[in-house]
Amino acid sequence: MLDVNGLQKIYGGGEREVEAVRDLTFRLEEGELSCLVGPSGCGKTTLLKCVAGLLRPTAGSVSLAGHAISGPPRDMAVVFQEYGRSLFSWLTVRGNVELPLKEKKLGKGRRDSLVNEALQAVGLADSAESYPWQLSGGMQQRVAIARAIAYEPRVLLMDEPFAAVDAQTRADLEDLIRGLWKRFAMTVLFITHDIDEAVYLGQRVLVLSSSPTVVQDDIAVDLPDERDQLSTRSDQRFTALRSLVYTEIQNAKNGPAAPSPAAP
Ligand SMILES: Nc1ncnc2c1ncn2[C@@H]1O[C@H](COP(=O)(O)OP(=O)(O)OP(=O)(O)O)[C@@H](O)[C@H]1O
Repeated sequence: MLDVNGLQKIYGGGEREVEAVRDLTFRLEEGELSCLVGPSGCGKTTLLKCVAGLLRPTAGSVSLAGHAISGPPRDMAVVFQEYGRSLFSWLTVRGNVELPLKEKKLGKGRRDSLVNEALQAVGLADSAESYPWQLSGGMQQRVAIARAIAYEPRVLLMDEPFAAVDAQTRADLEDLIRGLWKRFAMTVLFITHDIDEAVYLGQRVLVLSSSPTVVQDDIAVDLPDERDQLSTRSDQRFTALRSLVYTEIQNAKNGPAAPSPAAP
């Protein structure tokens, strides 16, 4: 579904050149939920912007279902960390979720049913007529998630979406994402700096090296598909996977960038 091949991104030019991403190669199969972790500043957001068609790579390519991405693709939605800045304060919750569907030129009936289904799915059906500033941080992020899923994307990109909410809300939102992923059969690429979150959510964890970035490791999360905040996180296998990801990130920080492994 998503094919990232030899991706390189260099910002600026001359003496101010920054090579944020050196050589990234990985592939996401249709319907997969993969998490991406790496040291701070390693280029996670740069990668996401290249995948979302918001930044042009210096070299390499990104393709979605076999088509090269050269601008924001129609089949993709993105949820950013800063929900406060991604929602329009002068539009109601319903208005925010509906806006991209108007851009998509969907008729009123279809828009209403998608908005209602998405708000129901994130537990905000009763807040449709509220404004974002009348909601808690966790509720605002659920509006951003509802807006993304109402768009019916084949691929959902999430860039540290729960970094700004409290721990309890974060756990609820993690479970919400796994539920929505199963229900709407999307391919999800979830960027996080939280190792536990990556292991809890993903079927796979891609570990990035320090900048200039390559894929340091690609770890299959062989935990049962049914996950639960208490039992999954106390599972011995969860602890072992978490240690493995942690060790890889330490290696990524301390050691030289490893060559990019072949895509699975
Ligand atoms: N517009 C830009 N111009 C120049 N350099 C940039 C720009 N955006 C990012 N960089 C640099 O590219 C590198 C990667 O930044 P990026 O934000 O992609 O990392 P990140 O892994 O998402 O960081 P964090 O984990 O701290 O959110 C950093 O060295 C950063 O300073």
